[in-house]
Amino acid sequence: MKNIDLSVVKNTIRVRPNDSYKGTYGKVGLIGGNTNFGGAIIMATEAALNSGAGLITTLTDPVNLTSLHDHAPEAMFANYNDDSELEKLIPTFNVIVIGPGLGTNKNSLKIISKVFKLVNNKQILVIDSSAITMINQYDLTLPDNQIIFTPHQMEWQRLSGIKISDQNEDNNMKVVNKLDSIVVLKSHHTEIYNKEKVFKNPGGTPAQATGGMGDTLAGMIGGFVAQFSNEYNAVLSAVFLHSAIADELAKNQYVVLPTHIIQRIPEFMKKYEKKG
Ligand SMILES: NC(=O)C1=CN([C@@H]2O[C@H](COP(=O)(O)OP(=O)(O)OC[C@H]3O[C@@H](n4cnc5c(N)ncnc54)[C@H](O)[C@@H]3O)[C@@H](O)[C@H]2O)[C@@H](O)CC1
Ligand SMILES: Nc1ncnc2c1ncn2[C@@H]1O[C@H](COP(=O)(O)OP(=O)(O)O)[C@@H](O)[C@H]1O
Ligand SMILES: [Mg+2]
Repeated sequence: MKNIDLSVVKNTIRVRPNDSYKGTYGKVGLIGGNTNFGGAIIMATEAALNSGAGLITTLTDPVNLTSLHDHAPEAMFANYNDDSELEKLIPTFNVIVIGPGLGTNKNSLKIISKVFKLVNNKQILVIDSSAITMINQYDLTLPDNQIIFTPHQMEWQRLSGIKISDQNEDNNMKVVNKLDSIVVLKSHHTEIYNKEKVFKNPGGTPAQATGGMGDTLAGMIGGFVAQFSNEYNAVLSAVFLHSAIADELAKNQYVVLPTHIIQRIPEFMKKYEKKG
């Protein structure tokens, strides 16, 4: 299995055209954050914003509104329990990130089912955390979209049926082929699959083993695929940068928090934007 190479990142992050505007950089909807896990969708939102997505709407429980706007006033808000809001907004997004902090109860199921019904097949879906767990738990039918799954090993076990101890390239690839999707299998060395290939992330540190680290990555991936045309390379670049920032910070920090990484994304993207 090949390692992700910095050249992919450098060829993916383009210099912004002078005549571009917010609409050039994609409309991202992030769905999640129940009454217990508001922080998850707020971190995903901040990560997508700092990755450069043009317009962001966070669909979450209203209890999170004040905190969301305190952290990310750039993001718009909608109540994910309001069906008419979902019906109005879901068709307007280029990319939808669903799952961070969504939970797995009956209300979470109602929301994911509604979203899966409302999406159109031009939209890219990033399916993370609770949303992955619910696919197996409630036997959900996946919509006919380009899907990027971002499971950790236990979530991959639930989605694929492959036990963590049996998760290897051959076994994983068989399921990825059936899913016909991109799968970001997160661990201390994250692997990124599509039907044709798999790359391993060479970076990452135990300093980043903190709740919210994957929620942050899901937001970054949403922001990257909203802007950069080759989806697989955009995903590779987001995964690489997420841990490259952590590795850099870990030189001087015992722990690296998701919010530390989020603050450094624009600086690292500038460092690696495509020159010439
Ligand atoms: N601040 C917040 O609001 C946070 C909310 N979170 C949300 O909490 C919900 C539950 O997600 P969790 O992932 O905590 O719970 P899960 O129950 O989905 O997964 C955790 C279980 O998986 C096992 N596991 C095995 N290999 C693992 C690996 N490589 N990485 C992680 N776990 C592994 C763990 O031992 C544990 O039993 C999600 O909606 C998530 O988005 C978490 O992300 C934590 C932070
Ligand atoms: N020891 C480690 N080395 C490298 N990366 C790690 C390590 N532990 C966790 N990570 C990274 O942190 C993230 C954890 O994702 P996840 O478990 O979904 O977090 P959460 O759901 O709490 O946001 C993944 O990107 C994973 O690669
Ligand atoms: Mg997670």
